[in-house]
Parts: sequence; structure tokens; C-alpha cells
Amino acid sequence: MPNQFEGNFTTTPTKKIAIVVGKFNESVTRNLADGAIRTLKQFGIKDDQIDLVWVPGAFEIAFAAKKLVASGRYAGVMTLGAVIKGETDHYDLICQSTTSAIMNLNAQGTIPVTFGILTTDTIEQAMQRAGLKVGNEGSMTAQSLLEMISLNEQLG
Ligand SMILES: Nc1c(NC[C@H](O)[C@H](O)[C@H](O)CO)[nH]c(=O)[nH]c1=O
Ligand SMILES: CC(=O)[C@@H](O)COP(=O)(O)O
Repeated sequence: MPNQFEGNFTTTPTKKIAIVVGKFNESVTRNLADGAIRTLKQFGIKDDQIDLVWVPGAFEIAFAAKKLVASGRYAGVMTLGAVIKGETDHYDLICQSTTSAIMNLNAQGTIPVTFGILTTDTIEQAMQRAGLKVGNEGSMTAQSLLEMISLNEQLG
């Protein structure tokens, strides 16, 4: 049988966990942050192990996440935001640049960075994914981060 590795939720990280969240569409992103914090606590993470960092919008998330990763203080960083389509191609530019920047941080860094940025056509679609009938993307992003923190520890 080959060796297998998979993250779990039994070990609590020794370092802290950071949440970077965009204030733009705050009626949505606050629900994402609440869902993420609720999930972290369900898995035994204490308040003083969580740092919540608010930035103006999705475009600023990567900058804050980069600084948090570089600080060495965190076991992992999650990113939360809500980008909602408008009349111009601004939506496409924000989505593409933000996704690419966060992916690079995740792939090039030493700790996991998970992606919880909603990219929707309407505010209703975003609200549905921030705790209504489609679930809470913040909660799912938190769970993925805990799994990746555990896997990162296993892989050394
Ligand atoms: N339209 C949305 C934005 N736009 C703002 C940018 O993210 C950025 O804060 C601004 O361009 C200043 O650098 N941000 C979102 O998070 N969601 C949007 O729908
Ligand atoms: C995603 C956005 O930046 C969007 O809210 C901007 O709206 P618009 O394209 O109508 O200026």
C-alpha cells in the first residue's frame, strides 16, 4: 500500500490563523467572515489564535495576505471577499488579478493560503453563498485552510 497523506481536523495549529477580508460589499463579506470564524471555533481554534484583517476591497487582499505570510506568525491565511458584476469590465479585471495573485501566494509560499472570494453576477447570488441556502463560502474556506495546515505539517 503506498504512503498516503491527508489533512485532518484533530490537531490545532501552534501558530495563529489570519483572515483577510474585503470591505467592499460588506453586507456579504461580514457574513463570510462570521461563517469562517464560527467554523474555526467549531474545530477548537480560540479567539486569540485568529487575526481578522479588513482591507478596502478584493484588489487589496493579496497585499495584506502577502505581508501576513511573510511575517512568519501564521500557520495559514484565508482570503474572503465578494466581487459582484457591474456594467463595465472592471469585474473581470478584479477577478482575474485577485485570483492570480492569491494563487501565486499559495503556490509560492511556505504556508497555505485559501481562496474564499465570491465572484457573482448579482448580490442575491453572493448572499446565497454567504450563509443562505447555498451555504457559506467563508465556512468552507476556513475548513479547507485547517485541512491544508494539517497537511503542511505532515509534509514538513
Ligand atoms: N467592485 C468591487 C471592488 N472594487 C474595488 C477594488 O477591489 C479596490 O478596492 C479598488 O479598486 C481600490 O484599489 N472590490 C470588491 O471587493 N468587490 C467588488 O465588487
Ligand atoms: C466588480 C466591480 O468593480 C463593479 O462593482 C464595478 O461596477 P461597474 O462595472 O458598473 O463600474
